[in-house]
Amino acid sequence: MTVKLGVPSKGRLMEKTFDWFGERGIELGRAGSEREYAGRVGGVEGVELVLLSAGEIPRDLAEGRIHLGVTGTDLVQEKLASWDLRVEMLAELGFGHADLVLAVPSCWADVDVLDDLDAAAAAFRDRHGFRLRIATKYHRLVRDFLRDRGVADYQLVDSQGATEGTVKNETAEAIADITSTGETLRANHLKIMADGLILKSQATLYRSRSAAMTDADRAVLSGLLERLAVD
Ligand SMILES: Nc1ncnc2c1ncn2[C@@H]1O[C@H](COP(=O)(O)OP(=O)(O)OP(=O)(O)O)[C@@H](O)[C@H]1O
Ligand SMILES: O=P(O)(O)OC[C@H]1O[C@H](OP(=O)(O)OP(=O)(O)O)[C@H](O)[C@@H]1O
Repeated sequence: MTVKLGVPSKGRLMEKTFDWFGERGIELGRAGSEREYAGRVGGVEGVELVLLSAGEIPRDLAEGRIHLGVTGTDLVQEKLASWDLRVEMLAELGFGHADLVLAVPSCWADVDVLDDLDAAAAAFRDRHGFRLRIATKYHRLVRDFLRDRGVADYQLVDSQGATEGTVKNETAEAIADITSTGETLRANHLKIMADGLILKSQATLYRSRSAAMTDADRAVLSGLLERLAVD
């Protein structure tokens, strides 16, 4: 067998993950063309690189299909219930920083904190006959966050992309999404609630708690983690 390492298959996360491993003497790269999802590994024996969707890496780790995986903290905590029982966080990699935030229209002058949102949500329901809609793809994280803060009078609507546009399109009144520069929120006339930071995320290296390993794999893994200076 081999030790399987799952890495995002495209974009900034892939490039920066390759750089992070490269700085530690492990050369990762694509095996073929831009569109081929096979990887190659140099500088260490017995490790296989698997290029995967960032959003699928949490489940692949939890189900033991890969031994190690790099993806955002947000995706692991959203996709896996009791994530820390299923994967082990080995190292934060220092890139891919993004905040998951709750945002409302900038023109809602009286709604700045969650208590205001709670009141606005009750008024909204009285006026419109349905609950205030929050668009997001982070259902678990948003529900847990609002439950812990006593906000209940809302409904989630699923949005898998271009989430900030849902308010203008009148399919939601508020959104919860990832932001880094804040430009997308500003361009869509949305403001972050003062106490609306749900999670700070960054690219992180995780280990599966369930992937099967031979003794040889165990030796490869511990050698690799030593090279990466994580344990
Ligand atoms: N604007 C951003 N700045 C920094 N990090 C971001 C930004 N947008 C998303 N991310 C992070 O990148 C990671 C991957 O995001 P996302 O789920 O959007 O992947 P994707 O590019 O759509 O990939 P895939 O569809 O293959 O899963 C997430 O952990 C997310 O936090
Ligand atoms: O704060 P900013 O720097 O403006 O970045 C935020 C945007 O980046 C991400 O979208 P992405 O480009 O990954 O596309 P998506 O909306 O389809 O997920 C995220 O969903 C926001 O829309």
